[in-house]
Amino acid sequence: MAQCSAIDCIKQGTNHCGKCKNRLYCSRECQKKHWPIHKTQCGVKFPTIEIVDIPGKGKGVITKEHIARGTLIISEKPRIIVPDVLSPGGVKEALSQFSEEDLIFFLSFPATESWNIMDRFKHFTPCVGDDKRGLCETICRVNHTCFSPKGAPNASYFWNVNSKEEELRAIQDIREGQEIEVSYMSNASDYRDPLSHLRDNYTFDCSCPGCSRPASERRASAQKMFAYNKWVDDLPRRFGPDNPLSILNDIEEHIVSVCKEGWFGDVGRRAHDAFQLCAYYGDAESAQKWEAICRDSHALFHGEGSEEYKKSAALAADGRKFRAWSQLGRKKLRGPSQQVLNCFYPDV
Ligand SMILES: C[S@@+](CC[C@H](N)C(=O)[O-])C[C@H]1O[C@@H](n2cnc3c(N)ncnc32)[C@H](O)[C@@H]1O
Repeated sequence: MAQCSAIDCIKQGTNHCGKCKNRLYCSRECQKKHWPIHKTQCGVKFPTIEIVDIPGKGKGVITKEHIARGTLIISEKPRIIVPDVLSPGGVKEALSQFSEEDLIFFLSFPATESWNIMDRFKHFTPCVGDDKRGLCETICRVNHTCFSPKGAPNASYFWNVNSKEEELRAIQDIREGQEIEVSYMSNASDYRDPLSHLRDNYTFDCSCPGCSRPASERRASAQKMFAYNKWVDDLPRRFGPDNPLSILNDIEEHIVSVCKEGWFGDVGRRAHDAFQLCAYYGDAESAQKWEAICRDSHALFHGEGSEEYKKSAALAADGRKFRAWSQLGRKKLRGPSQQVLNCFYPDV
């Protein structure tokens, strides 16, 4: 998490959770200077959200109050859990264990006539841990919007292996009354043409701002994303043979361009690549600056209780813990430019 260096600001302006004493948010200076992370833990109540009818989408979820980026919106135990892979016999068995209310709940999700029960399981029950799928009362009512140059989802979900709950986190500020939306295609590395992917797998025609662009613009975005993913795949092979400073320039350029395409969730991953490069060359200062972005990205998408966050926080605190520290020698590289920081930390 970005820390405010103004001690007074931290002391006076920080709200703490009464139980765990964790920083909730700084309401003063550093809110302007740094990205504040809002936590909703230890009995602090979740923001008020509501399931409502959304024209053209069936049900959806809106917020009744402003939600700040980084807030844990809700953490939910799935109401129904089924095995990930179901044989026809397995489906019958799973269904036989549903109460009547659960069955009505399960059937209340929109499906086309051609879908059988197995299709319904596959579409509406996200993976919840090893070999299982779960259907949550509220989180599974959240609709989709695409990452695109015209906008991005304002929330993201994550399975918390410790609490065994699905979490919904605000990855952007969400205005009172606004719909909460996630992307059903959450990884830039799994990029596929959104319109046909959503039509084939979820049977709806996405009309988000990105999909409403002219076909030529959507094609251009797709080409950029395919080229980006190819570049990501090739990146590790360049560590060692190529000039590290030119690789860093390249990483920065790609961070900026993937953000222009709306995929700011990838900034943390690329920052971790840059961290590794700096760590291979034993540049502790630069490594730390890069990994701080990765750590903050995990805080945003997965929360500070997650293993992902903890591993990254440990590396950000001491890059020498990297398995191949200084393996390529010693070289002073550099930390992220302001342009890269602007991609991840809004209003800084
Ligand atoms: C996980 S459910 C979301 C909740 C659902 N809207 C409901 O009524 O229960 C996924 C389904 O919601 C609908 N949906 C989600 N996002 C949509 C969007 N952007 N436009 C239209 N329909 C959408 C599609 O029917 C999709 O298969």
